[in-house]
Amino acid sequence: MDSPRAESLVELHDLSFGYGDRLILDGISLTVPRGKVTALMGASGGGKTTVLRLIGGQVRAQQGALLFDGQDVGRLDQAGLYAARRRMGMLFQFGALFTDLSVFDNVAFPLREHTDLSESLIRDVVLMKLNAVGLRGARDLMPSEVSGGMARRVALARAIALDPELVMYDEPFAGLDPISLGTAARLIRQLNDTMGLTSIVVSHDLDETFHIADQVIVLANGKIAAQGTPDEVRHSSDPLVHQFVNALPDGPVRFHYPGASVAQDFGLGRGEAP
Ligand SMILES: Nc1ncnc2c1ncn2[C@@H]1O[C@H](COP(=O)(O)OP(=O)(O)OP(=O)(O)O)[C@@H](O)[C@H]1O
Repeated sequence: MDSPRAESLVELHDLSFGYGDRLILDGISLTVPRGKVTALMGASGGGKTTVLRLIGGQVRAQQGALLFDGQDVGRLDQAGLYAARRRMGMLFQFGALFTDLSVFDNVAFPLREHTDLSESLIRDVVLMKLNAVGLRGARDLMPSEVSGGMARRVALARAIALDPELVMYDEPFAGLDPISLGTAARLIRQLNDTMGLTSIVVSHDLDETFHIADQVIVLANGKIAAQGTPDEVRHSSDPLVHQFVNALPDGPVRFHYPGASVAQDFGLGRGEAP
């Protein structure tokens, strides 16, 4: 049996974080198991991206601890943080490729920036990564010549260029057509398994995300509303989670912004002024 420390790559312990006075995460605890795909879901503004920024050390929690492979990211100095970030790959929504660099050079970029590998080794690594995302043949194209789905896969190849242990995806499916979306989702799962990665996927796309995740965490109102396998979360009796997984317009999260009642606003009912 592995020790508990070896089983999870990321751990949040009673972590609270706010922007100024505004509390975003309120004493949350969660674990991201090694080798698994964890989906981070919840309503917009619930703090999902903030969790990724805390893991990457871009922001620090005001309370609690965030451990990456046993190290408290919030307490790392600059050099420690830099070393930890080298072990993480991040893929943000629209992958932002460098438009003046070819597909090949986009993937080669982090290798040229952060390693002393020779150009011939860089070539091998780049072609391996492009092969993993099915785009070895597209190496000479410019970003303007590839589709949105292909661009996302190039960005993915770039995110894994340095062989990270953890890959964080922030809404990787946004704006993709259903076929590209399915391809991207399968790729995330496949790369996770073949490269021995640990993946965190922030996504609003319930079906695809539930399909590829081992663990689903739903954030709501600064807390964890649900944490479990996709099946467990799908069948949760918690009203908030139920509203979320069934995409219901009304429930604990109200459709109407709080305000005066309809009767008050339209002067209806007992003796109210028109
Ligand atoms: N730099 C910032 N300064 C102040 N408030 C911020 C900042 N970044 C995010 N917020 C606020 O923190 C809250 C959580 O944001 P976050 O981006 O983590 O949510 P999210 O769950 O990822 O949302 P979405 O699904 O819409 O991307 C939001 O209300 C947002 O407005």
